Amino acid sequence: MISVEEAKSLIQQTISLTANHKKVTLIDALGEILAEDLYAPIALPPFRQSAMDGYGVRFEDLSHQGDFTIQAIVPAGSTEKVKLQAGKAVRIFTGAPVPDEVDTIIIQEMAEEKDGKVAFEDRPYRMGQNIRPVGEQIEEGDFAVKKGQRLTPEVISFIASLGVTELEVYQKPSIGILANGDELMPIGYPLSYGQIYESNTIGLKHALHQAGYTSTESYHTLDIQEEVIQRIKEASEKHDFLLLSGGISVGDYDYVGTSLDYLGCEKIFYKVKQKPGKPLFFGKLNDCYVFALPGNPAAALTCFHEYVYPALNQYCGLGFQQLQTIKVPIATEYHKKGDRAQFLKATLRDGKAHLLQGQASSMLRAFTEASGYIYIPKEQGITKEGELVEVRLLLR
Ligand SMILES: Nc1nc2c(c(=O)[nH]1)N[C@H]1C(S)=C(S)[C@@H](COP(=O)(O)OP(=O)(O)OC[C@H]3O[C@@H](n4cnc5c(N)ncnc54)[C@H](O)[C@@H]3O)O[C@H]1N2
Ligand code: MOO
Repeated sequence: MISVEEAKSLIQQTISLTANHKKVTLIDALGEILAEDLYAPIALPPFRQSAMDGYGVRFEDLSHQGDFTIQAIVPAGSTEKVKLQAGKAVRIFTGAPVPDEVDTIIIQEMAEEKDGKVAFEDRPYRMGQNIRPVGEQIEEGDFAVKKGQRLTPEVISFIASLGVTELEVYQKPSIGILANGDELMPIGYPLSYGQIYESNTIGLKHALHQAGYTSTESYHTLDIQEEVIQRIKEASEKHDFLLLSGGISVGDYDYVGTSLDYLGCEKIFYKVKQKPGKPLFFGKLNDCYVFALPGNPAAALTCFHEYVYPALNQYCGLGFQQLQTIKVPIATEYHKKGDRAQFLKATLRDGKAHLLQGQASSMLRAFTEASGYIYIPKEQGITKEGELVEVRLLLR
């Protein structure tokens, strides 16, 4: 059995960056990942721009001048080139192009305008004040956004301000989710004795969607070897990633491991020293990356967050990016049993991580209150109250 760290390192070594790119317009770019370095086609701002509503003058005129005649009005959007005469002022507004001769803008709160003239309060003014120089934010041709950047609303807005209309992004993977088990009943049907509702495919699908991976398809197989083999084969041919749930342990009806073997799936690892999620499998079946997640629902989701999420991120150019991890004090002492690392659902309150009731891998209820999960390394037996622990924050 390998450690959590070894498992992650093996995933990192195995997953290659996708070679598939596509073009998207900015309207469709949310959550995509940039597949090229972007350079600024224009400077920002593209012209000298007023930062305030006020009056533009020559700085040198301020020392010897009383009133300034207002020569012109320059609103934002004005395309006319004004040439300011010596000793005069322009009325100017935020975002407007600043005439070349204007080197100082005085805000209107410090000015008094009357009969086409303006006088300024007697104060020290600074040459260049309230003027945004050309290229203050970025010069034309400069590096703007790096390859591998996730396109958030803010980043897209910045790119739009550069006038770029289309972007080259990585094609997100297609992901199959296959639940195994005779006991699993789809929601919407009554349960017979011995049956439970199938909840892993819906949880995994939404976890994928929330992370920005929306090309998913879910399947179910019964515990019949031939059927498991057939479904895995079909799904692995159709998808870039395959998430299997259940049937990966050692029971007589756990057919996932033997089916993967039969199909010639390259095993990268099987079994990790962790709780929950011990029987986690990772491998490669032809061009498809395969994660076999334990069927226990909390184990399946925890393994998703800890391993599958960063693996998908790496495939799409983000690097092996895990859930955001913070270090906070644990609210109560915790004694870990055994030699497996542990993931413990916890809620954050008053700057501390509080363990939740119901940590068994079969139980999901604690997730209704969880901000994330604490990671206790395998060597750490006792965690004292107030000791700093790593908490991975669930996406919200
Ligand atoms: N003799 C041993 N037994 C078990 C071991 C072991 O080492 N030796 N490991 C245990 C651990 S740890 C885990 S985790 C589970 C994992 O087993 P499987 O991955 O084979 O999963 P199943 O047996 O199919 O299911 C486990 C549990 O989860 C329920 N389940 C399964 N799929 C779903 C689903 N899609 N939606 C909701 N619930 C699901 C299933 O009914 C079982 O209760 O093995 C232990 N056993
Ligand atoms: O590895 Mo299992 O998830 O502890 O029940």
